[in-house]
Amino acid sequence: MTAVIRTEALSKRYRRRLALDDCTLTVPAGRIAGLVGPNGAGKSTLLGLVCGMLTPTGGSIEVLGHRPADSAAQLARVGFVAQDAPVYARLTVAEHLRLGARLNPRWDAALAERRVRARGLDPGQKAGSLSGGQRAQLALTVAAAKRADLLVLDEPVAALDPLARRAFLRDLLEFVDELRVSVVLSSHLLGDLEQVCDHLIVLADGRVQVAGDVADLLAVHHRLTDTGPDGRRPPDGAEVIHAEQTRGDSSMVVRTDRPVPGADPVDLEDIAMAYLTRAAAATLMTGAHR
Ligand SMILES: Nc1ncnc2c1ncn2[C@@H]1O[C@H](COP(=O)(O)OP(=O)(O)OP(=O)(O)O)[C@@H](O)[C@H]1O
Repeated sequence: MTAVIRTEALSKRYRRRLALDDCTLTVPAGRIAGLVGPNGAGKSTLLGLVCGMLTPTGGSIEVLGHRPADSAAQLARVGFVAQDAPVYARLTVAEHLRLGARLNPRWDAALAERRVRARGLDPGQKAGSLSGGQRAQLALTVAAAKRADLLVLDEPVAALDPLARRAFLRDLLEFVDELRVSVVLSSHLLGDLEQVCDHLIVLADGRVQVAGDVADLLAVHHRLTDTGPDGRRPPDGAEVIHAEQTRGDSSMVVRTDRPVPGADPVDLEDIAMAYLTRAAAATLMTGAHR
């Protein structure tokens, strides 16, 4: 399997704070990978390590088969859109494209101009006066026109309203298909990720809670209902990820490779929430501080 990202026991410490801890991951090529986790989980830190803007304090990381930011060629293969889609406020849309062309050896001018037209961006408008959605579109256009092999997007839709978010994600799907680029995308919005991702990484407290292709994760997670004191028990060998009781109803999300007759299917949001809740409970119990 070709991997775009491979980490082994990766960790990152900022002085006394361990932001990423013993993180082992493989993201296969050709995926749109969703990275989810609560505030402070280590998402931006992981993405910073992928782009080579940060260096690990332990373990190893390979991106597209090389150390991140190892060479100019390696830098050209990774496109990054940081949180809040930063742009140069005083430069116009057209000037962003000219700058992109100067800085990127694989710049695709035709693609950039086509996207600007299709998204209704005015080439003469200063980026500082664009709306949040237009800024996100401009940042994505610059990243796409780099013709990178891997796009790293750190919460690209956080500032957008629901309509703009939907348009942005649809657009992302379209051009990922056209350019055959791999994507890692962080977000707090699980419903949004569900629409576009075919790979999921759940991070909490600096640790990977679960990761894998969405189809594989959906196949091995199940919801059992009526699991109260006299109700159903989890099948032998199944791992209980999270159990809950609401107004007399009880249910649990379990993980097992075996079929579970009578279980309800789960969606991506159920899986992510089950692992995030379990991680939050474990932190509360141990009072863990990194
Ligand atoms: N430059 C830094 N110096 C010290 N600590 C840092 C630094 N950057 C991040 N941290 C800490 O590392 C941890 C992980 O931060 P990170 O920004 O990676 O999380 P995140 O999952 O991206 O959070 P959010 O969803 O809030 O953006 C946090 O506890 C944060 O306070």
